[in-house]
Amino acid sequence: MQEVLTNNSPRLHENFSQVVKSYYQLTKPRIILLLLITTSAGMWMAAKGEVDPLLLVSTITGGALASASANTINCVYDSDIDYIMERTRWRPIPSGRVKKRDALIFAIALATISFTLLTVVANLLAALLAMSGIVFYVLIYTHWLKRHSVQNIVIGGAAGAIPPLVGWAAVTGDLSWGAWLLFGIIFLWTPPHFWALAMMIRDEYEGVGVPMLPVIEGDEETARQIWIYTLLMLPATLLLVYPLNLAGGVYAGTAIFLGAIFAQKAWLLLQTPEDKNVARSLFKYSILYLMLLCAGIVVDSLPATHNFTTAVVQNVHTLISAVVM
Ligand code: HEM
Ligand SMILES: CC(C)=CCC/C(C)=C/CC/C(C)=C/COP(=O)(O)OP(=O)(O)O
Repeated sequence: MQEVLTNNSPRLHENFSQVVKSYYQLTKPRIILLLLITTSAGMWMAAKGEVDPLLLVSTITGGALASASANTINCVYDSDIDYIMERTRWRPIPSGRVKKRDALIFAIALATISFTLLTVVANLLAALLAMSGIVFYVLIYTHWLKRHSVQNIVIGGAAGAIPPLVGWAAVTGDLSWGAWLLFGIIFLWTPPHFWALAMMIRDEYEGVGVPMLPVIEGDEETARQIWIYTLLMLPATLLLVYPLNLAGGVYAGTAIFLGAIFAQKAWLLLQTPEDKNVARSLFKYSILYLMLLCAGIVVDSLPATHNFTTAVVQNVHTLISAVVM
């Protein structure tokens, strides 16, 4: 008996960690990380750099649980096409590691905990926004648009732009222009982010009949539309500085520098739309871009940054006055 237990326990442990790993994979954790970074940017900007740590941790946790729920339901709904596509065949449902029914129960549990946590620690608006993110992503994008419209990710992309609204609402209890501008920036960022990837794996989408833009309109038109969205997104990032006056010089410098690289990559893709390496480079950069832009928002919003830039401006002003006198 002793021997049986000793032999079985490592396997039991191994099985348990495999199950945990499978459920973790269902939530698409790497995407959640960036969604949380945008949530945090919304919180720091709304709180002008002074966020209550308990509220920050709870909102991030609630947001992560809501996004995990949305991604899990997407995995359940799309398991038929995920089974066919090379990129997604290994996912827990198509590979037979998790049953659809169990995944759905898991998703409902995640959404329930998220709603409760956000309502109790933040407020009802933040909780309702997080739930609307799940509903929008599942019903509007996954169910309605993904397989039926070439504009699927343009309209569906609104779901991915909701997290900063959750963050903002958690801090202030309402949504002001700043919150909607962050929403707009991510809304405009999504087409270049996703279409660059879709250009790389166009054949896979074509194989499963998903009407992504490169499948329907080809690489040249996709590169043209990526360029248009890039040209709309870059000035939008600066509206936070003027006229909204919600961000200062540190953010402005970051947005201009990062935006110039974004524009350069999108321009190169416009010149060479067939080159998958250029598309890959833009896709990867789009992720780094949004991370660093959000980092710029956070750093810019800190009171220490504000004091530092004010001191620099005052010293430069004094120096110029002394030279001119
Ligand atoms: C409708 C909107 C969007 C679509 C259709 C889309 C689609 C995709 C796809 C298909 C991938 C590849 C995932 C994989 O290989 O398994 C991806 C990667 C990624 N997406 Fe998006 N995305 C969207 C919006 C967003 C948003 C709003 C964010 C975060 C703010 C985001 C963050 C990421 C990240 C971080 C990755 C890289 C994940 C990794 O390293 O594997 N995406 N996206
Ligand atoms: C506030 C809140 C909870 C918002 C939800 C935001 C959310 C989960 C956005 C996800 C965006 C995304 C990665 C779409 C890809 O879906 P896909 O089906 O095209 O990707 P796939 O082909 O990799 O499955």
